[in-house]
Amino acid sequence: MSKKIHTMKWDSVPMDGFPASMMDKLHGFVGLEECTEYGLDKSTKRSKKKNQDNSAKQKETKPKDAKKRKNKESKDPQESVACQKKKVKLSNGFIVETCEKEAPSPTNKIDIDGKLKQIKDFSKGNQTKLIKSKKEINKNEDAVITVKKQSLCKKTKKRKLGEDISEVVSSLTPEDMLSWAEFKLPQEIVKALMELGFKRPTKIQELSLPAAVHGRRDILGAAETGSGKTLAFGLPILTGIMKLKEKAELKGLDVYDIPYKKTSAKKKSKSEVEKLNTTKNKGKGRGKKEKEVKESSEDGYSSGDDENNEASKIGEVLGEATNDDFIEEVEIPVRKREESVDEGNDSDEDDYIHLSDMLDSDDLKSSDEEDDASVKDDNNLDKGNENDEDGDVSGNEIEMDGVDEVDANAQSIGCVKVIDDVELPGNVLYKTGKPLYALILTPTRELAIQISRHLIAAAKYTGIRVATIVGGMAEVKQERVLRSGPEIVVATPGRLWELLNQGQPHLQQLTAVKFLAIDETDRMLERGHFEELEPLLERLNCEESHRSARQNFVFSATLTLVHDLPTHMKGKKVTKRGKIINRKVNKMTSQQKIKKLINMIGMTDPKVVDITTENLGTADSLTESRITCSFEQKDAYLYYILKRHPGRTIVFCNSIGSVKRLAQLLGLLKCVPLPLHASMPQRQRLKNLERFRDDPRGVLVATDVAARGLDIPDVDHVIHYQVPRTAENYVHRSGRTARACKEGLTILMMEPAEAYSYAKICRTLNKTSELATFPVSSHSLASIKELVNLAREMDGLMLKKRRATHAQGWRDRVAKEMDMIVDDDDVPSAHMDPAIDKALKVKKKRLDFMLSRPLFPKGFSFKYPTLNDPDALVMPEENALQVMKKSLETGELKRDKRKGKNDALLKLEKRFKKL
Ligand SMILES: Nc1ncnc2c1ncn2[C@@H]1O[C@H](COP(=O)(O)OP(=O)(O)OP(=O)(O)O)[C@@H](O)[C@H]1O
Repeated sequence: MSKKIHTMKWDSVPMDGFPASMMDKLHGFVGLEECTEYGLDKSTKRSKKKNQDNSAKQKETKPKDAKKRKNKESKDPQESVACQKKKVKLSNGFIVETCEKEAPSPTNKIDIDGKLKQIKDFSKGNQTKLIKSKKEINKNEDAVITVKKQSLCKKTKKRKLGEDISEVVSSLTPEDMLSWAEFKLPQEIVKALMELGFKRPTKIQELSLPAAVHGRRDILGAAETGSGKTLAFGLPILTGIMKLKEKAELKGLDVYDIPYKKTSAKKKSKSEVEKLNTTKNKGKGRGKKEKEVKESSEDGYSSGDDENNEASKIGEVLGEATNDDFIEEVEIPVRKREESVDEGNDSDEDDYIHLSDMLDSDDLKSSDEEDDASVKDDNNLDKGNENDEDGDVSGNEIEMDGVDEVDANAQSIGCVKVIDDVELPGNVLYKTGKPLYALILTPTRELAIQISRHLIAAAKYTGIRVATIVGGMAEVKQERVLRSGPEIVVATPGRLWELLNQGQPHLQQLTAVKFLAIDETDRMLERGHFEELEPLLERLNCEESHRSARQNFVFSATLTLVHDLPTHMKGKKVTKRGKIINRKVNKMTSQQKIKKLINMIGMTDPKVVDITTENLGTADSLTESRITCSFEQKDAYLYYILKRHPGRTIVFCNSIGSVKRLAQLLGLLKCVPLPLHASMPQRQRLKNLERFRDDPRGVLVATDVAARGLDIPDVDHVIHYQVPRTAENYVHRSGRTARACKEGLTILMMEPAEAYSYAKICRTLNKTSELATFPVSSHSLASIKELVNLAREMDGLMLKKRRATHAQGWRDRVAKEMDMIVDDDDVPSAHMDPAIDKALKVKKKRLDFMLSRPLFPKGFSFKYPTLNDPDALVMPEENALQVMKKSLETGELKRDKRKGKNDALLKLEKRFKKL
């Protein structure tokens, strides 16, 4: 800056919502000022000569410029007033106010960095006071956030899955971000959070971050669906990587040798304390000290500054290095990085492909062929439980793509040579000079892509790169991304295992990752679902020093959910010899389940953050209901809900076969369904998800492949077309709506044969009463049934035709191969039956006619069968959630009325008895 700072113009920044009473309490903090005049900087960048040449010109234009600037300055306040006018819903459900202004002004940009730094510096010195003030501010704050859209958002750019998170840029100011100050996150991350409009951490983030960031402890987190668990592990990982990088840079150390996790030292000191205690067994003071350490370890803060004081006290006693910064204090063999390695890697930087590039259509196109090869046999489709990782890649495609991609130099990273198809011993660490810091494992491809995008948005200013390694997409591109050495890999187990075993160099550093996160852990570790996970964990844990230095994160909404024992394991058992024995198998407790997970993953001293309420994983803002009907009527009820209560709806089925049938049927009924299941090509899967996200009345018909983790904004309804097989599935399916404090409705459709599964789910989820019945107009159902039956008949005929065509094709192929001539009269063929085509034509005509008529004539009044409410007036379309809420309210009123009547009767009876 050419101009001296004190000669510049500084204006004070109003601290809205900052209580004046707090000002004097915050030691040394007077207020914030912003520099409002720094426009002359531009000229300093130009060369002196140019300046001289242009000086005359500048003199001429100066008054004009100054006038312009003045105008701009005078305009700004007006603009900022206009900014707060339009209300908009954020992708995460928050209601915000938009600003018409398109791009953030340079003033804003400069201010943001400066103010964030001020807040960071300020927070360092006044940590405890700031926390206090933050809490006060939070109390007074309005929930409405002012947001402005970036010019980018206004362009009609085609968004990809998970991009919603970064599409709206908020106009939160650094002062709004005080809630984050106590976590001491790097300012680059806070800046990204500010842009995302995340004013304060969610509850799970608030409880996990201290222990994870400051305590550097393993975290085992259970919180309701849609509560922000991704960033609860994402933020500590990003912060940890930044700290490690900084430290390695500062000390010229090899990152592999820098321990990050604190528990190893703490554990050591703890065990030492225990040893001392047991040998002396008298020192009461020591016992107290141990208690202090234990208590402090509960809270991450104490693991930060306060705890370190405690820890250092014990360290002094034990003569051990435990201090403020663990990284600095622990003595490790210093190994300087080899220059050649760095040089060799620099060129890879250009090669780096961002995730968004990875999902280009050509990438997905090539993956289609892979998927086609991996499509399961129709006979297997009804199995329902889908492991997404099967049959990902066709060998041909890799070879073909490889011709373009592979060249001798590109195949190597620095001094490390790529070795293909070699099973490498798990405990050998191949250092590439570009360390792999973190691995995040997810059960589905879509979830991996979504998590990557969340992390990329949060890591926007950190320079940390994220790669997604999933099946169903071109392997070659993923290898190229890995060659550039991304710090974080988000993967599904199948493709990761494949690339690891092919000797992919970057992945050979897997054993030494500093951070491991397993999202939807309970699902991932279910026996028989992800066979690659067990060897992967073995590989990750094979070296004790690496295992204990790794920080682990395990998260799920149903982490602590436990099931009843199956009936065959309960009660008494009669042996072959006729002896009756009492079984001693007990139901697993939540604690036991957690312990099992800890052992399987190799965690040490994790902090368990379980904030699942009595709803056991489902959000408080979720309204649950059910419809009981016969198997035959389910389609009619579903169609009724979709037509009468339109909105973004996910219909979950238990099998791929059901999804296909339903998609076909709803297609005939002009509902434009979007199917999603594991045997679809990956490209189609992502496309359908994106189309669903973009259509406020979209209908996604999916298997449980879409049940976990998917964060699609504004899903209004979740319909369980079939009762889910487990309580976990019920929780996760239902969790696709009512996310991030938004409201949502779930309807469970149950036929009599499913009553047992329903009862089991209610029992596992500790439901004290049955789900309330969703009100349906029986009158309107009659015409709908006729319509749906017609569509079903058509569907049956079409299936017959398809099968016949398929059989015909097969017969012709075999005949051709065998050089045979087959007489058509010999084999009866359905597709040749003209009656089918004729019947189809007639039915289609009738269906089209019926569909052209209004289903629910306006103004028609009816009585809800369950409510018996004569005032219920039907509108052609109604909000299902409101209808259900009304039903619940009136239902309760009636119950209260009945109860009131009974009470009055009882009182009367008592009085009569007294008389
Ligand atoms: N601090 C925050 N403030 C506001 N919104 C947030 C915050 N953190 C996360 N979100 C938003 O909340 C939504 C849900 O987050 P996320 O997908 O992490 O939930 P989850 O708990 O992992 O859900 P599930 O259990 O279904 O996987 C996302 O849209 C995310 O952008």
